[in-house]
Amino acid sequence: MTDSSLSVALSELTEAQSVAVAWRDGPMFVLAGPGSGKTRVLTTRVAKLLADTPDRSFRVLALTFTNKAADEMSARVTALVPEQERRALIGTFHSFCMQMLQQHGSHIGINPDFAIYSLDVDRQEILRDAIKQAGLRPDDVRLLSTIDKLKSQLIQPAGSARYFRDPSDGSRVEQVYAAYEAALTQANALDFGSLIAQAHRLVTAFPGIAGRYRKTYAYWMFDEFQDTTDGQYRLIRALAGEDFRNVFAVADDDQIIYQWNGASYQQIQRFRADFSPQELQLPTNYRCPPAIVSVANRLVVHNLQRTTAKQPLEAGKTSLKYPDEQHICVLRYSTDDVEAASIAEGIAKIDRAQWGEVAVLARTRYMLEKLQSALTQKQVNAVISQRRDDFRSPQFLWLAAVLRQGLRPLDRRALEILTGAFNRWFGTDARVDLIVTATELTERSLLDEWAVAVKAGLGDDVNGNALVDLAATFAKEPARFRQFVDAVLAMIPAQDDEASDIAEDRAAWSDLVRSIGKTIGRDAPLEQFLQELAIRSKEAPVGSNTVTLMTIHGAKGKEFDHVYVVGLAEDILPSFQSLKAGENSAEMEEERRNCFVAITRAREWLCLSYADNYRGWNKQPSRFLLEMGFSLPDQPSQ
Ligand SMILES: Nc1ncnc2c1ncn2[C@@H]1O[C@H](COP(=O)(O)OP(=O)(O)OP(=O)(O)O)[C@@H](O)[C@H]1O
Repeated sequence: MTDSSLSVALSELTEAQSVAVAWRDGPMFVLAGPGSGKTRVLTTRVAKLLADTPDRSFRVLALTFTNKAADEMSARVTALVPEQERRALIGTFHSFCMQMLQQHGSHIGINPDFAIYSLDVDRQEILRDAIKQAGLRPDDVRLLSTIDKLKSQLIQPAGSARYFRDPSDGSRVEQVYAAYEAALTQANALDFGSLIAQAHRLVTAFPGIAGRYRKTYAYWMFDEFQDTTDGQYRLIRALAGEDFRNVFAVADDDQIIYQWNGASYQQIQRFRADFSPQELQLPTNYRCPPAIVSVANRLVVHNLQRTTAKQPLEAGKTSLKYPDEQHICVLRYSTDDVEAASIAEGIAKIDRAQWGEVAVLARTRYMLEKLQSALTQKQVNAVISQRRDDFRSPQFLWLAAVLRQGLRPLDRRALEILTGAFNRWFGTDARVDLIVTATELTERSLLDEWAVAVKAGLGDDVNGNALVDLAATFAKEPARFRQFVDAVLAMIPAQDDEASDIAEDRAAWSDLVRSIGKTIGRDAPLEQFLQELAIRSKEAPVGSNTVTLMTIHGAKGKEFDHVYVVGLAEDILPSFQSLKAGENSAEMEEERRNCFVAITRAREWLCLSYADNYRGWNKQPSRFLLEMGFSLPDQPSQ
């Protein structure tokens, strides 16, 4: 596309969207409902800022919630202003902090080739060792989630005891937290929480670095601002200092659904208080048919914690596939099993070519698993789509662990993973403890010693031996890792079954390599490749004829032609915990927002369902159905 693509994109904006896109200097807060074109506004604004300043060297920073969303935004900006796209840094908070620490982390003792521990098992392992070495209680490993909470509020180990009512609890946590951080430092590793916390530490300790960022990135944009955590917000504040004003945040206070993770209406209020932004509302919804817009409005007005002057959603979609009365249905069933079977039967009747445009959303994973087996019985392809922190097949687990071992020859955790994966793949029985002991005697590297151990069990297996040789060659020249990867990929058996772990991992791998290549270039060194790999989900892209099953949290920012929301019963949506917290509790309001997010994913058709009985317990229909104004069926349909 060319410069005229931007003109076309600009001409397609509504008046309100155009005002947001044309906003130049100063703080702006765009309060926008679901389907109001937030993504369109952000990408067009990035493109316009760049196109308007072709001879300027400043860059634009745009942060969003997931790497997928960032990839999509990047692709759209590239299409609009191909020659200027390199002046945009589009990523997530975590990827932005990762880059900041690669470039400047050495000021606070972080080497740029740090490892990222994204897996809880790895983190527990490191904590277990740290606890052992410090002579603390082995069961203190369960304090990891407490440590995460402290870290998300940017509380450092020293002095963390004072945040606990019981001084002995506090001092125990402080010791464990300190031991954990020391172990991470020793391993030159960071976890997700550290990325934000250390970036914050960096810019507060070295304000000059924050100043450089303000100069380089003259305009900042934040998508999904409602889900910013306390730590992320404080990082923005520290980076902005007292004078930086070009902050443009897009948010919907009716879509705060990550409260458990630190998101809060408070962050929106803090932004208003700290930056005094100009405010703009985008209430027109271009995604959903009017009937859905109207029930969404009826539902969300029951929440009190939202912007007082928030305008209700307006229906802006003009071309509709079905007559108005057929855009929503409400179904009642006798049990969860019958609900799953009947919804699956309904989906099986939809033309197979459209299955990729069908989503089933649920509050928890339990109903999704039921749906998946019901759909499988009807021969409908369906996947539970959710973030995956690691590969599943031994082949790809081995490949990733060998890369990690090549970069960090002393990394014992990498040795454990590659040994276990290879044993599963080839039926060998190499033992990590024996390999480690052998290295002490022979002074060979862990990987070389693993090769000796595993070859003894491989016999004349040609593929197995060839892979071991490839790994040994790679370990001598880790910089040539791309050749190693290509050679291994060629030896991983192809699979006919698309749902097999190997086929899914292969699809995920090629998607990851493409996305990482776009972010850091195709010649980036191994350490950067592994850092990018660590922060990304290893989930395979959903196939085109496949129904997507996801939790409501996972569906944020997505849209589908046909949306089924199942399990609309008290105790489920709203959850048991929110019922316990009470009618007007923050928890209940969050559940209502969950329901609001779920129903506003539908482009054409919405089916809401509930059963009288889940897991053997009788349940009442969800209060949200009544709040939306539905009259409920007298009898279950089956
Ligand atoms: N001006 C417009 N005219 C017609 N359609 C539009 C317009 N703006 C956005 N849309 C369409 O509305 C839908 C929603 O847009 P988008 O994905 O940007 O929404 P969003 O505001 O990010 O939603 P959510 O908050 O639910 O993630 C898309 O299909 C988009 O193409």
